[in-house]
Amino acid sequence: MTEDSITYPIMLKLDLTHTLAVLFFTLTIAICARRKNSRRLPLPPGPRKLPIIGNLFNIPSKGHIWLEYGEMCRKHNSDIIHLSALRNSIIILNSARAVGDLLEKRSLIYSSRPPTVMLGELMGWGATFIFRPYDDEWKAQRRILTRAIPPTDVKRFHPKQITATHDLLRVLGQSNDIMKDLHTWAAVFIMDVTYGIQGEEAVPYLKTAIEALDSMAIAGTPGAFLVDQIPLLKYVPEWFPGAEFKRKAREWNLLRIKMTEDAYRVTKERMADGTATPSLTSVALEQIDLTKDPAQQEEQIKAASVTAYGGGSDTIVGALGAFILAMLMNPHVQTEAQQELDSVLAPGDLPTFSLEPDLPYISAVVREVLRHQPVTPLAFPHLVTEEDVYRGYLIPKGSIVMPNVWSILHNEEDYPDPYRFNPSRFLDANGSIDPNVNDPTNFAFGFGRRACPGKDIALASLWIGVASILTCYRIEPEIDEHGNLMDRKGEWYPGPTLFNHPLPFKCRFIPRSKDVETSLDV
Ligand code: HEM
Repeated sequence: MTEDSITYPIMLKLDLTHTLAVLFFTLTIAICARRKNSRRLPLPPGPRKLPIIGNLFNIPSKGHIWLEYGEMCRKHNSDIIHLSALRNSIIILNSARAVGDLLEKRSLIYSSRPPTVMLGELMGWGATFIFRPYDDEWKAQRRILTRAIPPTDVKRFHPKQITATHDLLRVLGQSNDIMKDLHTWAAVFIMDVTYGIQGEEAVPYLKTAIEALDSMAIAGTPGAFLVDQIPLLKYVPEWFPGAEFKRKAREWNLLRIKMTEDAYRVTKERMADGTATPSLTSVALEQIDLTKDPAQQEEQIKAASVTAYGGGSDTIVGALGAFILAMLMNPHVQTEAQQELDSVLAPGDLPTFSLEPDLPYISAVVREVLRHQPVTPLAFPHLVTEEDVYRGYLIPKGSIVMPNVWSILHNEEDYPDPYRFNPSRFLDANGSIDPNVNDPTNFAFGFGRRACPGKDIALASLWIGVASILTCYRIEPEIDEHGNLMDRKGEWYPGPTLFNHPLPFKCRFIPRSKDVETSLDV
């Protein structure tokens, strides 16, 4: 045996140890350097931060907050800005590019939701998947919904949508409260899909749902309640001066419980006595896996159902309300749409989904409604679960990320003269939908893994609603007590809110022909 042959293995061992040590050392340095580096990277621009409270006083908490965020971005000449408020880091994305790069392409880490004390904890909505973090429970609940309402099979719901829309047409002619009638239309349809509760039977559930969803929209608006910035405030007793939010939270939680339990209980009872019609709830209950915890699965079904109901009623109402107001304000658009309908439909006929390819102007009206007054101008806040770097800026882990859909849909480059209601912007020279114009439905329904699972069903409801109302009625100003036509005007819910919808307004629905009245049997 030579010396070499004895020492070689030891050398090898030493070498290996040495190599590993160097590797470990290098890696540690690299990680530290990256951390140090990323710490040295600048945050995106934004208003100047004060010590401790950061931008607490810059965060808009009143009015149409999407306009203020848009203005901040313009002021800082950036489509991505950063604000901080006590423990929160907030990123506003003000362009389609920034939203696409982060919420779509990096959706693995941009798909959670910020925890909210007021809405999630004190009001109890945190268990429903719309507000849940990106976790297994979110996946389980979302799966329940997408199994019952598969985006690939929306045609299944067309007959229900037609029935609900014809019911709406029958009441619009005598309407005293348009927004209430629209709520009934949306609720009747969504109650049927979600719980199998049909027609007039759905109406008693409506009042609770409207109040619960209004409270959700108010409490869900970032910045609306200080307890979201200072969570310790949640321990303040209700009687304490200034603790009004605690009383509100208690009342709003009761509304949530009522909305969640009442319709669910009815569906279960009907399943037990064999009278249930198929619905999201009944189908999911039938599919319960008895080898796993059935009580937990029931809670998931309840949460998924109330989320579908909640997500799908106010939003469609807001959009159809915006459409009616737009028609009141833009009579020439109504005329153009009605000319198209009259050229395709025989007298007395009502639109069907099969006519969609022949009615591009109607489809353009739907797009313009969703663009001109988007229902969810800030979509819903996302939360980034890992530290990230974008265009040289540090995006801190745990930042709340808000896409400014309003700004995206009102940018002059994609939509010249953006404040004008102009469906023709979506048509090419032949009057067909122009594929080169950015489709607002790619933005109006949110982004990445959290994108709205009800998008297709919502678009179908809106399309048939718009086509049917314009076939039957001319929308004209109301007449005042002196017999004069009132101004063509409407106002929008002033906020603070995440939802953009018109305040109740007056108008008349004037039947366009006797034939249609006969078809509807009114
Ligand atoms: C005009 C109608 C609608 C609009 C504008 C709308 C818009 C949105 C938006 C912006 C989001 C948030 C997406 C994100 O976080 O990026 C969302 C989420 C959601 N929407 Fe809709 N939506 C509509 C109709 C519906 C309908 C009809 C349903 C139910 C059938 C529904 C159910 C949901 C649910 C369950 C979520 C939560 C998704 C999640 O967090 O994973 N929505 N919607």
